[in-house]
Amino acid sequence: MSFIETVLQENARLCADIRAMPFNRALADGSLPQAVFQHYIIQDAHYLEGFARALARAAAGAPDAESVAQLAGSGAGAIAVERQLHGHYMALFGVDAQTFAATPPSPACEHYASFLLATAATRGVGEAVAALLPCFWVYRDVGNAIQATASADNPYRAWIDTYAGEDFDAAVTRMCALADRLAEAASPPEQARMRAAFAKSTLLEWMFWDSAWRLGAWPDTAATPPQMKGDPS
Ligand SMILES: Cc1ncc(CN)c(N)n1
Repeated sequence: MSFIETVLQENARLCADIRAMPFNRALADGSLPQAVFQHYIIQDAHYLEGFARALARAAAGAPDAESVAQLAGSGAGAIAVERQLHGHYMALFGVDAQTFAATPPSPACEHYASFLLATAATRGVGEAVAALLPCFWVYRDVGNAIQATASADNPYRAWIDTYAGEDFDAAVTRMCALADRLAEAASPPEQARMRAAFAKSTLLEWMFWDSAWRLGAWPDTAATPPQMKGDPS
C-alpha cells in the first residue's frame, strides 16, 4: 500500500468526522452565521501565513529542483489564491485591516501553524510534507463533499469553488505524489514519523474548524482572572 493509501485508511474515521462537523454542514447548506465565517476567515488568514512559511522551509530541504519548485510554488499560490479569497470575504463582511490586526490567532490556529513551522524547521522533508499534506487533502475532501450538495446561490460559493476547483485538485494531487515519493525513499522509522505527522495535522484541522464554530479565542484574563488549578479559594 502507498503512503497516501495508508494514511487515508488510518485517518478515514477522522476525515469523515471532519466532513460532518457543524461548521461544514452549515457551510454546505448556506446557514453558517456570517459572524462565524467572519471569525473563521480572520483566523484562516493568520493560519495561511504560517502555512506558507512552513512550505517555504520545507522547500529549502526538498531533495531535487522539481520538488523545491513545487513546495515554494504552493506557498506562493496559497498566498496569492487563498489570500484573494480571504480579501473577497473580508470586504464583503466589512472586516477592515484594523479589525484583522487587532484579532490575534486563536489557540487552535496558533497551535496548528506552530506545529507546521516547527516540523518544517526541525524535522526532515518527509515529515514536513506529511504534516503539510492534510492542509491540502482535507480541504479538497471537504470542498468536494460540500460542492456535491451546495446550492448555486450558497453565500459561501467562492470558498466552495476554490477548494472543489480544478487548480486546487491539481495541487493536492501533486502534493500526494511528492509524499509518496518521499515515503518510498524513507526508512521505516521515518515512515512512521511521517504517518504520525499526517495524523497530527488532520486532528489539528478538526480542531481548527471546531474552534471556528465556537469562536475560539484566548481567555480574557484582564476581564476574568482564570481560576488556578489547586487554588484553595
Ligand atoms: C486551516 C486550513 N487548512 C487548510 C487550508 C487550505 N490550504 C486552509 N486554508 N486553512
